[in-house]
Amino acid sequence: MLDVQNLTFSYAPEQTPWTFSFQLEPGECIAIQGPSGSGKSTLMNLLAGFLTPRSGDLLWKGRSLLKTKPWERPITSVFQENNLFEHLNVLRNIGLGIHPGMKLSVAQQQAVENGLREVGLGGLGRRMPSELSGGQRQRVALLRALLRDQPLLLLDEPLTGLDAETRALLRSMLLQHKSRGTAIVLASHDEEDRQRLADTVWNL
Ligand SMILES: Nc1ncnc2c1ncn2[C@@H]1O[C@H](COP(=O)(O)OP(=O)(O)OP(=O)(O)O)[C@@H](O)[C@H]1O
Repeated sequence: MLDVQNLTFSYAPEQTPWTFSFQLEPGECIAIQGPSGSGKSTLMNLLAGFLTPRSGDLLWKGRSLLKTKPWERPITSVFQENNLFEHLNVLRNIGLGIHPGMKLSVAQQQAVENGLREVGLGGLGRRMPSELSGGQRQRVALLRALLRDQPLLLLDEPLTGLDAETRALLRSMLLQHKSRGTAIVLASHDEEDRQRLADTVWNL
């Protein structure tokens, strides 16, 4: 489904480039492991379309995604920070992720309400991101990603800073989506996240 073919990138011409190659099938999770600065976020940004590779290709179901804008790729990303629109409340942040015009069906509105309750944020829909804790913001970002229901999820340290109970809950939500066919690229320093979620661990 996702075929990363010798995707090379460097921030400056004199820098030794990274070369990334791997494949991912529906329902599969690859965990990217490596020390700080090894290039995990760089890979995520290349897949998401926020960075342009110097060479190689990125195929989705056999078609190149390189010319596809980030928001048109079949991908949802949850990065370490800056995931939410600061000027929109929680409900609008999530709604915008599901439908660009925020025109949600009754069923979708219900799914948002249920999702907020499930991640322990029931009743906080009208809060602004600045009125949430770091862990609450991360839960909103993850819930939005899951409700978007795209076939490929890019998760860069998605569960960092959450307490053990919330971590376990979100992991089980991710596993549910994975079992329904969502493919996941996960960058995590957490051994347990990698063990529970990943089918393959790749060392950078
Ligand atoms: N915009 C940039 N311009 C130049 N160099 C950059 C830029 N962004 C990142 N780098 C460098 O590229 C390298 C890889 O960074 P990256 O953020 O991908 O690492 P990482 O493995 O995700 O690290 P961490 O685990 O700390 O999040 C680092 O040496 C970093 O300093």
